[in-house]
Amino acid sequence: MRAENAPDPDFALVARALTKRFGDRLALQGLDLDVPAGSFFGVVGPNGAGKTTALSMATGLLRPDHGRAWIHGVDVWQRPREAKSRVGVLADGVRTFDRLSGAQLVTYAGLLHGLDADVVAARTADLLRVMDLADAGRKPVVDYSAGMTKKVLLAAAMVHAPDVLVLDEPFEAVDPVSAANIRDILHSYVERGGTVIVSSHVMDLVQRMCSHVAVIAEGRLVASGTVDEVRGGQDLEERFVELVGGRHAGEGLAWL
Ligand SMILES: Nc1ncnc2c1ncn2[C@@H]1O[C@H](COP(=O)(O)OP(=O)(O)OP(=O)(O)O)[C@@H](O)[C@H]1O
Repeated sequence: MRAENAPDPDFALVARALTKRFGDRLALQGLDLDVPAGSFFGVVGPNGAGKTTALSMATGLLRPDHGRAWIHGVDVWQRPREAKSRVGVLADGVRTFDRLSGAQLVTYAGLLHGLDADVVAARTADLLRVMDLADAGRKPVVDYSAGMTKKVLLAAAMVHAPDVLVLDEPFEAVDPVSAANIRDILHSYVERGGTVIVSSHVMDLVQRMCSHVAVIAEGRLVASGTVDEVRGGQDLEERFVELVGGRHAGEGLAWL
């Protein structure tokens, strides 16, 4: 199905021909992506493959050189306010307002989305509680650990109850108990009809957690489908190495 003109709103995210160049480096080359609504969708690829670039362009954070993206049929670059009201984004490595406390940061995100102050207050308390940040919520985010920062940014991404969550490396630096709690939150969000798109390097996690997966290598989509379709009876990790190559068997560090 091509969706240049009329993307199916039943797809949580549709991207067509997304392309981005940084100087002489082509970071993304004509990426097409179809994320079904209600899926738990993993995006995987080697370092520098273009995952962050793709997700940033698909969510309105980075302007593509070429190509388009739609969130539930809403064009991200032509109707950005509407598209952004339907998506919550946890970006990788962007600066945040870290002089605010955790509670202030989540509150600020909610108010920016135009929610009533009492709704924001109730949701902020709920989110900080489920993220195990109820006490830390009073501290400035600059004093948080990397994992606590991830969790508070995830809370900020969820406060407006979006239809789609796009999370770049949400489990990086997060302790195993918090990661399990976050997975539970995301699974129940999907069960209630939400869509989660998550980039990760941990194949085992993607295989267990996701219903669908896309593999990106060198700025191109090399496989996409249900996890079972993509792994084709192998471990996702084995299949991933087969798809993207790059193993250096036999080229050891002889001097070591
Ligand atoms: N702002 C930028 N300026 C210049 N080059 C960039 C910029 N952002 C990304 N790149 C380059 O684009 C390519 C894709 O980067 P991107 O961050 O999208 O990869 P990634 O798949 O998310 O990688 P990782 O798994 O390491 O996070 C890389 O070669 C990177 O060096």
